[in-house]
Amino acid sequence: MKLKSSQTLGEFIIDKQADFKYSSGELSRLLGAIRLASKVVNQQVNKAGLVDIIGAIGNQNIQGEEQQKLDVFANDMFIGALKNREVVCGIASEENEDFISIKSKDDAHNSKYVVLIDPLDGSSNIDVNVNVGTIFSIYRRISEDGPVTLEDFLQPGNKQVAAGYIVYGSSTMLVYTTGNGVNGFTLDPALGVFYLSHPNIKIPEDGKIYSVNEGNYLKFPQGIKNYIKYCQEEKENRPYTSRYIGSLVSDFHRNLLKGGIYIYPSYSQAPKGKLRLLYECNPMAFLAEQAGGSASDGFTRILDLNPVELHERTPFVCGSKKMVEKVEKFMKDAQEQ
Ligand SMILES: O=P(O)(O)OC[C@H]1O[C@](O)(COP(=O)(O)O)[C@@H](O)[C@@H]1O
Ligand SMILES: [Mg+2]
Ligand SMILES: [Mg+2]
Repeated sequence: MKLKSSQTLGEFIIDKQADFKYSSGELSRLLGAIRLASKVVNQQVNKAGLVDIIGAIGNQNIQGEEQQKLDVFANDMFIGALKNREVVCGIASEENEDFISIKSKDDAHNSKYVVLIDPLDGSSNIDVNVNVGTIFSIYRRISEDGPVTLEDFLQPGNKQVAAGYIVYGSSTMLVYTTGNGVNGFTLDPALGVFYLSHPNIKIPEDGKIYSVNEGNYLKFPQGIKNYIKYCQEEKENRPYTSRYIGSLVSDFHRNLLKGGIYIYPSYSQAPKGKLRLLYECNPMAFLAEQAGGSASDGFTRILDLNPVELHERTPFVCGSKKMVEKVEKFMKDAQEQ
């Protein structure tokens, strides 16, 4: 069987380095560290039932969620790979309350990048063999030098240098952007090499798939309820198809390739919704926009939101441009009523 493309992720990263005039290769090495850690995590995910990596570890993370063993394993792998390669001066993770400041071997803090990461996305699906993922977001630090500060992490999403995710599914894919379009790479498990399989991904402008946890329907804002009813109407090219995997990475990935919308709204018990702005919504919003789609909190562009806390949450509406616009219209109309 002939490979679709023989360009590897490593080669692609180096080729794309030329896009950045003053590139020092640091971002390429950073992406290389993420590539390496994703392969190690992929191996554990693939044999999750065989090794002692299933189930809770017995702690709660800063979100008050039961930490899964694979959450902690993935967290250690990504932080370890980034730290050992001295390609970042700071890391913030869903699994760590505070950000980590990283010194290089000569005790300096001279790396210019900070990384925010959701090491294992879709934790509720780990034990039941459903796709899970990893999400990452990269910024250039804004403080001059010395140890990183909180402000280096609390930058609006429109300042991201790069973002991406890995989906550990029937095949394992790494999808990322550096602000010049979105490209997808599939892992050849036999060789342990990512190959370019989805060049220059464009999300369809409109779609017929909606992803939302309808179990919370009664608690949703009126605008979202009205939109869900709109999706279910027998009219024009509706009803749409409801698909909800329960792993943001997987629901987003399907919609990216086929067209569709993912919604995690606010609801009565969670006025800011569930998803975290810095390491879930900002990176997905950057990818969506780079692929021709869009993302908002129902009113404001996600990438223009100004974060004030490391683990803050936001309502999230993301996917095909026309579908996001429709939701925003329903939200606005409901607010004016
Ligand atoms: O079970 P719910 O409330 O629908 O939430 C599912 C959502 O929560 C998440 O699992 C949150 O991410 P984590 O697993 O990284 O905490 C998303 O991946 C997913 O879309
Ligand atoms: Mg997550
Ligand atoms: Mg997670």
